[in-house]
Amino acid sequence: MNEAKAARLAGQIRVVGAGLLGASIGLAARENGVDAILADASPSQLRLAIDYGAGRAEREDDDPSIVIVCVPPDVVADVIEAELARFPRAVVTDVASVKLAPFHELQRRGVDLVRYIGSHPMAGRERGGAISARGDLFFGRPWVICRDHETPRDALALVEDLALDLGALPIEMTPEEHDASVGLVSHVPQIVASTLAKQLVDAPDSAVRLTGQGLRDTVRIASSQPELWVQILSANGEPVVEVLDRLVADLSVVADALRAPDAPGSRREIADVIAAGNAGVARLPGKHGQDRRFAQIVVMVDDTPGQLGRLLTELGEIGINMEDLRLEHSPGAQIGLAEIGVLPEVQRRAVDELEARGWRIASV
Ligand SMILES: NC(=O)c1ccc[n+]([C@@H]2O[C@H](COP(=O)([O-])OP(=O)(O)OC[C@H]3O[C@@H](n4cnc5c(N)ncnc54)[C@H](O)[C@@H]3O)[C@@H](O)[C@H]2O)c1
Ligand SMILES: O=C(O)C(=O)C[C@]1(C(=O)O)C=C[C@@H](O)C=C1
Repeated sequence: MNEAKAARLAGQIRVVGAGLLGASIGLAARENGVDAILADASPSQLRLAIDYGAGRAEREDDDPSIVIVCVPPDVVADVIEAELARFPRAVVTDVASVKLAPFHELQRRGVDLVRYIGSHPMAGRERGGAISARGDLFFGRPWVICRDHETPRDALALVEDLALDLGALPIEMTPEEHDASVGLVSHVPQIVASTLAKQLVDAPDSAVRLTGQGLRDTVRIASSQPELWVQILSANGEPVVEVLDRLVADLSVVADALRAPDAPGSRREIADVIAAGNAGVARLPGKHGQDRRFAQIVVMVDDTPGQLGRLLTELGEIGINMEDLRLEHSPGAQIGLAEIGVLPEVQRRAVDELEARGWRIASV
């Protein structure tokens, strides 16, 4: 284990569901010196997560201050109910991607929910299981916390401390606000990526071979697990359908315009959609969006060992701080493109100095 950092949470935390989310929480908590207890319905998943260093198996005398339920949405209400009963002094939270359906189910069962606070870290990966877990998964990501007026202050503080200890940014929302928001920013993107990637299934090899970075950027999450997503989407149908209806209308506008591109107004309809997309993407926060604070330099990098390392070293030598880095490389290609984000005021000097050292600049 790494040397413990100063953490807000201390003592024991219990994580139920030791897959991607659960094992990632366990890894991050252990790096902070916290005693992470893992449980899973699958003994081999549990063993795997323990082998990866995400925590230890439960013991009779466990007394966690917080239980984090990281199981699939279909069973999240069952597990929350069981954990509230088993650990009467613990605060119970969950990380399910939908918040309203489990909450309503627990209310319907008459479960006392004073010690339950739903939450959802906006971080994940397209692959599940402890094998894909990472301790830095939550770093810099929003972590939604859904409390209500009955939530005790100290219970809320525990969930906030969990998010902060894992490097995330706690954001309070109602379950309704949460589900509507993630319908737009997470659930519809999954459907769009999957349906677009589906078009590739029967495409000729000659077309697929031409794939550049545009398609890859758009379809990464199409590799997500169908079993998980069918649960997420069917638990958030209404907000998702609202966005899908608007999307279908926009797609129809473009398709109609393209059927008659020379008709009056067609080109404008197409341009308006692309321009509205520019405005939408400009609203994305932080480095994960398109950050307009940085200027781009695209450097051509030979596909030979050590080239990228040399580029990064030389940037350091000429005193350029790299703010962002993206690599574009097609299998079999002799050359890759390193897209580097730098502060605009150093862009010109960086280009000149890199060219002087023999680097080929593809674009600025
Ligand atoms: N995958 C993501 O990107 C992501 C991101 C944020 C939140 N979430 C949410 O996190 C939760 C877990 O997703 P994941 O990606 O970690 O899935 P996962 O499949 O990697 O892990 C889920 C684990 O839960 C275990 N499990 C299933 N039923 C159980 C039960 N009744 N009791 C105990 N353990 C049980 C499984 O054996 C598995 O190990 C889901 O509710 C999901 O909506 C996922
Ligand atoms: O980045 C990914 O791979 C994700 O799947 C992350 C993502 C998202 O849409 O942002 C997916 C579902 C979760 O509920 C939360 C996060």
